[in-house]
Amino acid sequence: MVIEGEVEPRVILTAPLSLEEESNDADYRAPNLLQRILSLFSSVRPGSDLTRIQLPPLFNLPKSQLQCYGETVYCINNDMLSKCGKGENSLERLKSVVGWSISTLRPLMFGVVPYNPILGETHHVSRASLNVLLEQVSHHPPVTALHATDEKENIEMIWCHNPVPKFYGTKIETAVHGKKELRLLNKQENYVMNSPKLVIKLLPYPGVDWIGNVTIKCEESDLQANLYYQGASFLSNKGYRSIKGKIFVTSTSKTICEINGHWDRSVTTKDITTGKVNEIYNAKESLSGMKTPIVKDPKVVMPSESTVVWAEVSQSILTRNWDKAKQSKAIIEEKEREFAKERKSKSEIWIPKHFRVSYSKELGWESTPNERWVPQAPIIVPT
Ligand SMILES: CC(C)CCC[C@@H](C)[C@H]1CC[C@H]2[C@@H]3CC=C4C[C@@H](O)CC[C@]4(C)[C@H]3CC[C@]12C
Repeated sequence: MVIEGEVEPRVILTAPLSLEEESNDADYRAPNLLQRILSLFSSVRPGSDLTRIQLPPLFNLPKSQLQCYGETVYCINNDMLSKCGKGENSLERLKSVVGWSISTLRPLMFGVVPYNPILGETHHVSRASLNVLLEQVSHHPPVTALHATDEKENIEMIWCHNPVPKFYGTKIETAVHGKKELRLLNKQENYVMNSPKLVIKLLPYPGVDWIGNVTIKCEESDLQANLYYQGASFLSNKGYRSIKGKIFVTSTSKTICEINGHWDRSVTTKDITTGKVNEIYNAKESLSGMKTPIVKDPKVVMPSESTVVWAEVSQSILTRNWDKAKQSKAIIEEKEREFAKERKSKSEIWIPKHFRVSYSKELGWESTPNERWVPQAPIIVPT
């Protein structure tokens, strides 16, 4: 793992989740990790919700969930996002959007997960003309909102994520509820998509996988993509990390292309009529050589910024000072509980700073940004 930080633990930034990191993580964690994980869940009944579990920092990556989500937008080696808006017709654009959506699924290392963000925590990073802002808009249940805008490329993104992790004995399965929207403003197209499930397998072989159905729908063009992410089967590795799917006309169900490949390797489309094959995603090209963000303007970094809130815990994890990491994490969690208690006693409702948030049984959690454009951030990805 490439580590970059500052001497004084004010802002701690670490390399983004990438393919490379996953392949050389073998000696990153202590041995008997699996036993430790199993003992962690020994008192948890299968089927239970894990959102309230308090993890020791030994099981944490030195970054917050907000950072992990954000990285999938601002850390990428080739610019798949602006390609989406440049496609000649709706079909070309949908193909690029499918490729881009796959790039937002990153391999998570087995045995370590990001911090559960505190309420009101924010993460604000820019990459060239793309500005990204995330906020933890609810703590119980955990809900994360994201708004990203690129005025130059005419792109806007609005995401709302409500992960529900559950324990099933041999695995931890997280359904990531909520939708992601990608708007190509100059084409007046809005692509709406969901996420597959994140599955952390403990037995028989430890591993992390994306599994399930994803639909990417554009109402304006009447086109839709359906994807199926397949996990490793119980006995063999056949089909491991594979994606299958199709692009079709929503109103007539007429299939236009087939989609095939692996989300950690390459994904192609095949035109039904012409048989022409196109690569729409190459994991190596997109997810290697990614740069770690840097602080450009330390004076205007917000106190609610993830990399500030968790700086001490991250610093201690990076230096393997587990006692200190535990202490610093306990302080944050204790404060969080006190705030929650105080709000409850005053019957106060938390109002997010950057989003309006709603919940309904049919639609789940939804967030609408307060601002038209996300401003330039003090933390940037070098280009
Ligand atoms: C209590 C423990 C064991 C279970 C907690 C589950 C946590 C770790 C899960 C729930 C939802 C998950 C996130 C879902 C989606 C993404 C986008 C992906 O591109 C990077 C990882 C990231 C950001 C995941 C990180 C891990 C995550 C936050």
